Amino acid sequence: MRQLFEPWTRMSDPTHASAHSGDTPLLQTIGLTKLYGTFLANDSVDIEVRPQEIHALLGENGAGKSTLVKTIYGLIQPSEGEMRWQGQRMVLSGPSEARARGIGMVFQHFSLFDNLTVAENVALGLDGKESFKDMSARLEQVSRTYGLPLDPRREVWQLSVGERQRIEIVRALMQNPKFLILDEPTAVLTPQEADQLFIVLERLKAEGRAILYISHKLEEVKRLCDTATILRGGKKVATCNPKAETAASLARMMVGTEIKQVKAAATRQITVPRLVVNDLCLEPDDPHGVRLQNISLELRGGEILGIAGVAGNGQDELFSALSGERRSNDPGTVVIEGIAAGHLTITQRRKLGAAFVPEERLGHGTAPRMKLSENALLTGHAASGMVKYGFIDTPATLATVDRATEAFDVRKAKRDPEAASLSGGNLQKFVVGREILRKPAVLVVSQPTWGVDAGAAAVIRQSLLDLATSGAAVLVTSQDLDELAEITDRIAVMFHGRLSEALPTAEASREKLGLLMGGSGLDHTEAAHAARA
Ligand SMILES: Nc1ncnc2c1ncn2[C@@H]1O[C@H](COP(=O)(O)OP(=O)(O)OP(=O)(O)O)[C@@H](O)[C@H]1O
Repeated sequence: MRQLFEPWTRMSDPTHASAHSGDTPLLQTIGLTKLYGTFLANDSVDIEVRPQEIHALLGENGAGKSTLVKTIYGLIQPSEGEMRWQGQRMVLSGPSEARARGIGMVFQHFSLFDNLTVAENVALGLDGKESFKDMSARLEQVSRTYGLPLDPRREVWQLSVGERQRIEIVRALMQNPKFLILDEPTAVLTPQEADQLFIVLERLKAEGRAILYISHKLEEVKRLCDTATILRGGKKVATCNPKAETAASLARMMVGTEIKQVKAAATRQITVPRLVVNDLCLEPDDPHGVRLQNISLELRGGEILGIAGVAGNGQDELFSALSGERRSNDPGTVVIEGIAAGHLTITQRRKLGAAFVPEERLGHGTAPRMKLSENALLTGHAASGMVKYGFIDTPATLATVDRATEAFDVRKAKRDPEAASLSGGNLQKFVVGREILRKPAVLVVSQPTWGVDAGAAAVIRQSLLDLATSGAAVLVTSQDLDELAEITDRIAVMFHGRLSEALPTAEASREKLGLLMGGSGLDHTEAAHAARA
């Protein structure tokens, strides 16, 4: 029988070490340059990655990190310069050639088909040389071996972001890569999920593989990575040992200046209830979804309420119920600005003064192939005067793009590009900026700084604080407990479709929140039920 999975342990086997012995990097780029039109996304970048190394690639949004790794993965062709693999010149005509050499990649934006199962998605990314049955067995085996549990039979659209990422990682591991690129893998993971991932990465390193790791979380880079290469404006500005740096010194190298501290206003006036949820119960619209059970909350003007929780505990369902993507038969379950809105559409809720920023910026937050101005129109037409007498006011849509660009420092190659051409963090700044500039009375935002660099995250967090100071009610769902601690007044935890009492943030320690995230706030019957589920 074919071996299910062959770890790349041979690296430590002296009989196989010759190709990598001495000081030859596994992968090297020399003067790698990428031009988009006249825009220099990578400017003569030299980087060396060795076996058994976790190498961080750092830089602010738009610095050129994704461009560099896409070139290494064969997705784009360099304009100049060369790549070497195990000391030999490497030219890649596409990702399949990269994979054949042992280069794997886990993308920041998932490339999964929602209506296919986990196993079907994995099968699509492999070379198809084994039967579906063998592949499914190997999938279960690899996910078990690395502690990344997956049910191969579940359809992807039912899965949380954390679970989707697990598929991408397992799919990459099933190709037994020597060199694995991870683009912001912990951006939407809980601390526990991130810890689990670090164990996996340490193990891959011990097996002799090299990892190129893009992250904006500098503390985790210090903890995990052996080397860091820092890009700024497409150029390499430094290679260093991140363990010998501080998060602040790494950030300074990335940005070139000090990062501003986020500051809450000394006094914030807490006013009327602007968003009230009354005993909201909602059956899932798929058999594996999470049932929302008796959710109640009251959020007043001037307040920021955080919702913490492990992905897949009903946060998406709650977002859908609040935004109107899922409507309730009982109008009183969601009250916006004093008006029963549970039965209203998303557009009608926007007209009441609500704004929504979903977790997935590409596809949900924006239509990838539409220009930014068209995307501004999609959410802004309800309440921002972009449509006059039935006609689109194009200058008004462009003005919205310009205002978001300026206020949120959105970096892009031209005035009104397609959403998909923006780097991840810049697109997030645009999506959040677009909604905040509408001056909503209520903002419901999911994972506001997913994939956003330290400088831009500070801008976004500050803008949420300022929005609350100006009187709005802000509901933030985030898996980043540090983020919630920094900006919220109260924090509640979602677990199995229920929402805990909100704790004042000052009293919500990581330990307390961690326990609630694991379900310990439930009564005995519920906890037993949860444990069985
Ligand atoms: N297809 C494209 N056409 C034009 N410009 C592009 C294209 N892809 C990327 N760019 C530009 O190249 C620059 C570098 O983008 P890249 O995605 O590599 O940045 P990044 O460092 O990965 O950013 P982030 O941290 O936000 O993901 C950005 O300014 C981006 O707008």
